[in-house]
Amino acid sequence: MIAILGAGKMGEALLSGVLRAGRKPSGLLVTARREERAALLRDRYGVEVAGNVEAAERASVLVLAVKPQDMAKLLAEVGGHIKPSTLVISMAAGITSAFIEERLAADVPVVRVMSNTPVLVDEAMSVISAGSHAGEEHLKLAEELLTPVGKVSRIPESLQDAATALSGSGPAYFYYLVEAMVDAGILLGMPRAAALDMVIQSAVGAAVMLRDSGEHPVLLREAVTSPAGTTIAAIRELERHGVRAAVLEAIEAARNRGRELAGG
Ligand SMILES: NC(=O)C1=CN([C@@H]2O[C@H](COP(=O)(O)OP(=O)(O)OC[C@H]3O[C@@H](n4cnc5c(N)ncnc54)[C@H](O)[C@@H]3O)[C@@H](O)[C@H]2O)C=CC1
Ligand SMILES: O=C(O)[C@@H]1CCC=N1
Repeated sequence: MIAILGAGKMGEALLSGVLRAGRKPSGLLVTARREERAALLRDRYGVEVAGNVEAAERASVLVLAVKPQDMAKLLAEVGGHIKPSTLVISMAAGITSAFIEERLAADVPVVRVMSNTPVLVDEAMSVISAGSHAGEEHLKLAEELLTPVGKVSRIPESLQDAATALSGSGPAYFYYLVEAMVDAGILLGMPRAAALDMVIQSAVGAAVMLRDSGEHPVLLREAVTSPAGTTIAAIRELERHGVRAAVLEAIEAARNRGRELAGG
């Protein structure tokens, strides 16, 4: 039985993904803080809903999908009810495997994962690392669960906060850039719908080229940047405004915020 504790945005996205991948609803159990949320998930997906303690006791794979700030409270509730044979998978930003292990009664294997919202379209980036009682078999189990919803890679846990800043939050940076580009279209007199269409298709085209061409991003950008042309005029402004430095600092700030989260 796979149980998802705190099935909010990410928990539901994972739930829908594993169902799309062919798992039976009868093998899935979810919990939610609010009654109506639990009922909605049961009706929408045909999965069982239960309380946290019951779910923790019955699960062979237990996914913790609450916000980092809610993790200590949740572990205080379920920590004594998780069997050593259960694999615990935490999706929470900033929460270390040690934080979880300290709050469990037994030596339970814990795998920490940082995924992102493209789980919803089977294009997630999920980055996993093993806690101190987790081995190869547990990482494999986590990969089995996550591979149907996107790409999975392993990293040392010391880099998890950096991964959170890069790929966990990553989609938000691209959406932010899209918003700004659409605003630029509006500034130049473009209807909003047309601007959005152009920007989205440019983003999709660029993403597919980045993924499939095998070319370095610098070469792909150079191919767009003609001598004395339009692109270099824009790049000059991006450089003048320190956009590259802003990106470095923004992602470092996200990493630092991740480090703070376990402390509440
Ligand atoms: N939103 C994102 O893009 C990403 C979020 N994450 C991580 O995933 C986790 C979940 O984030 P979201 O899904 O965005 O948050 P969310 O707020 O949508 O979902 C969390 C859910 O947990 C429920 N909950 C809280 N305490 C509970 C308890 N004691 N028992 C049962 N349910 C409880 C809440 O009611 C809520 O529905 C977070 O730890 C976050 O750091 C990771 C990667 C990306
Ligand atoms: O902003 C956050 O804290 C979460 C973690 C990664 C993406 N969203």
